[in-house]
Amino acid sequence: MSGMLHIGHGLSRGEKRDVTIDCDTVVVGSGAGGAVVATHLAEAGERVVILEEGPHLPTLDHGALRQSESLRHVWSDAGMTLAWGLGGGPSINVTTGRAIGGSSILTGGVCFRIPDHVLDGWSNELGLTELSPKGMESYFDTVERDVHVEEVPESMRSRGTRLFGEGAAMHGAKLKPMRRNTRGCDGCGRCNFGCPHGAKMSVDVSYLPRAIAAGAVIWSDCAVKSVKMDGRRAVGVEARLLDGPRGRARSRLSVRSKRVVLAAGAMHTPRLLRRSGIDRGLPALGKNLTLHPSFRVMARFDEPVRSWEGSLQSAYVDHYEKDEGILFNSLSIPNGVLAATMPGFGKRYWSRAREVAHLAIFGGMIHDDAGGRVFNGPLGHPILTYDMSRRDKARIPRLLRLMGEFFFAAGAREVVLPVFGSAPVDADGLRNFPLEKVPGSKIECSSQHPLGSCQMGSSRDHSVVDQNGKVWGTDNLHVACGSIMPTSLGVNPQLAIMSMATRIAFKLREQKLS
Ligand SMILES: Cc1cc2nc3c(=O)[nH]c(=O)nc-3n(C[C@H](O)[C@H](O)[C@H](O)COP(=O)(O)OP(=O)(O)OC[C@H]3O[C@@H](n4cnc5c(N)ncnc54)[C@H](O)[C@@H]3O)c2cc1C
Repeated sequence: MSGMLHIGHGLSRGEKRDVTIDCDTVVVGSGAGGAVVATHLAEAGERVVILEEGPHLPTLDHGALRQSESLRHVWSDAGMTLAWGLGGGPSINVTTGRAIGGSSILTGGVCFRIPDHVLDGWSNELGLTELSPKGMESYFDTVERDVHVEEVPESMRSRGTRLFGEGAAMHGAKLKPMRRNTRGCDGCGRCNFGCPHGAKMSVDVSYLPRAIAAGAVIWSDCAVKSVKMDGRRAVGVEARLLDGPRGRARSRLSVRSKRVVLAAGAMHTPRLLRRSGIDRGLPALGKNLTLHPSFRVMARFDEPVRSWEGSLQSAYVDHYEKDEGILFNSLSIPNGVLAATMPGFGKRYWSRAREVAHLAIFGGMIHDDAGGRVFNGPLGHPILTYDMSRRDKARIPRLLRLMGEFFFAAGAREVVLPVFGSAPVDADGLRNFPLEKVPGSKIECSSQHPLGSCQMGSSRDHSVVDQNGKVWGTDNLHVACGSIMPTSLGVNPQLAIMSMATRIAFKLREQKLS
């Protein structure tokens, strides 16, 4: 379906010409948040322009790339962005997408509603009265319908996932079926590098064709530099078309609009606001970044467990989420990538890499406090720092021990912990491993979920946007991406972002444009 997208701009190859266009709403970023807002506004009859810094890679073309090519073409910084660990916490590898469809084209398809206890906190304690479980229900329903959320059948669980579930059950924790935005998934397990069957309903497949059918125009390879303001009013944006050699900026694009919606993701939206001089009087801008710090644990079984079989993410354990802020998600990693991450070198490395079929793998994620900040780096790149709270640091050994114990309960021989330089451990080795004393700098940690750097709240003293996504102190400048999350969620965020964006779009549809 994404082959139907007409994306690009009116300039012929190599042509250099500055362009000015007019529209009702310009949306910056075509990911989970931007695509949703743009679609609903276009379907309401507005003239919508979507500007996206990354390229357009139709889903089937993406799915045909080698994984290393996918990393180079559509992962921001080829997947190498780092949030620098402060205060003894781990540094965290943060990955996002940079393409038409944003990070949504890289997801494992996992869809969670925002848990009720999180929404209760927002509506009762943060003054976001409309964001109660009841208030959000219809938006979840709308998005789940739009992106075809379905339950992953048990038959699509890998043997490794089942074993983790058996071990969890022995600890009284239940493995539950994941819900994902797929249609016709055959469980080939390479979702993160593009779906080769067009079965993942990422926003380039589910929403953007609708936006285009309703008249929206999408410009790919178009980096927005700033929002133009006239007092409190946003009157458009200034962008550069990246159509020069090796994607360098060649021509300028000026958009004059009646409204601006920023949806550039949590790493970029705060920087865009700062570059536009909209940071004065917004002390929370770029702060409160949450990451859902994530860890993976591998386990070797005597029998082959062939973790690559079945859906990439088929099941989860949320038994510890509400009280301890720990969620376990199944995952699968392509064999080549998995083999490359085995510890050791020489003969010892080879003997482990040869046993990839015997390796089960599972992920654990922390429902974190807001320890991160986004700064504007010198070369147009974000600089991220992350000062993990004491509470979250204490959760790391707990999370890793639980995962190891589940695997050993299911019969694993040894477990590979995400501790740099550590050898695999058996059950006794895990018990004696001084995990509580391992310095943060030695722990391998990643994040696919940067959120909250333009937090939604009830006052400009501690937030950046109001309950409707409008930037405090402006009349018509809105934010509708993961950056507006008031707190971290404890679950994968794409459905939450799309639902919040739907809510913002429905509110905007009711406003008269002038
Ligand atoms: C590998 C991976 C796997 C994931 N798996 C899951 C999952 O299974 N389930 C889940 O719920 N979540 C998952 N996520 C997270 C989810 O994809 C993101 O949380 C979500 O897409 C974020 O939406 P967003 O709108 O905030 O930003 P994005 O979707 O990242 O979109 C932002 C877009 O803005 C563009 N942009 C940035 N700056 C500019 C600029 N100056 N001008 C123009 N365009 C700009 C970017 O290029 C990008 O395309 C995953 C993420 C990754 C990276």
